Amino acid sequence: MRVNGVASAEKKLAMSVLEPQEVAGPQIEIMARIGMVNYINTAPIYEPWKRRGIDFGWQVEEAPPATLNKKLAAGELDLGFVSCIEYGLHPWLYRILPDLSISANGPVGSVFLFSKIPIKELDGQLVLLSSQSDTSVLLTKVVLEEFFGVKPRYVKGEVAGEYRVECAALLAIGDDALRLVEEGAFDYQLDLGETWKEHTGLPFVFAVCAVREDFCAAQPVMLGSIHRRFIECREEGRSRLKDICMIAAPRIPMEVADCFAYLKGIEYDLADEKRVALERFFGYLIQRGEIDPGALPLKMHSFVK
Ligand SMILES: C=C(O[C@@H]1C=C(C(=O)O)C=C[C@H]1O)C(=O)O
Repeated sequence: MRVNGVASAEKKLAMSVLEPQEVAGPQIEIMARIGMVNYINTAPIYEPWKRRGIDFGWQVEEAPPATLNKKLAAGELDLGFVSCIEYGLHPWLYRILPDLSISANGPVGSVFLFSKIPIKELDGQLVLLSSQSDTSVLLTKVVLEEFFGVKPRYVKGEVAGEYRVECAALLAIGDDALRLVEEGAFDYQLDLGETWKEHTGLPFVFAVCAVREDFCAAQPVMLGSIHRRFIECREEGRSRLKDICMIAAPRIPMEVADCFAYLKGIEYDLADEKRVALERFFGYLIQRGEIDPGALPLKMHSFVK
């Protein structure tokens, strides 16, 4: 018994050394590092993609937009959905992939300036800007200063953090904003997609799918496959939106019907009018000295047929 025991213990030891190599098989080489915004607004693309299975060699990183922006700029990601302003700030680093965005043509439902006082009275008051956002932070400044003519003081931070009590208003985006709408804790709320539309007559593009120039050069064929996958998944997501809302709604949590109404309003294309809208937004930012005039014209990637 004892001998057998030792023998089987030895066998186990030998197996435990061998097993990981035997089961791991060949190492998967990561060939594309892709960023996805970790809000439910990407579910209509991301859920169909996960259901099909993420393709071998593609690694997806989920994070809030501001984190993805930094990683893409640092070369820790190759491409992904990032704040459109990330492109505007470093246009020499990227190209924009055609026909993809996260945008809204009117109310967006998840980018709000929540306020304790009327928006027109925010002059000189403290406004907390979500540290998860880069685009909507600048959109807030355009809306307040250019459209409403008020100049508050700004502070960046987490919307649930220390400034929440002190500030007169706060900008929240994505899932945080959806939760604050559910809470109904503020007397005033300004939907920034809606306000932009009222003042410009245009949709607003919150995020683009930006790809690093070095990746475009190194992996043109794979880039084509990734782009096709995004478009296929978006089409599937559109046709299965109700199912997707059943998965996405509990993450807030919100009613499935409200989730459906919300996600129906989010658009994922980059049609001509949206490119015009991006140019208009960047135009405001160039005028304000927030970005360099080199951000225009937009550098779109074109796939060779
Ligand atoms: C519509 C939204 O757009 C988001 C807003 C972003 C920003 O402000 O930088 C970036 C990515 C988008 O996912 C949202 O999150 O609600």
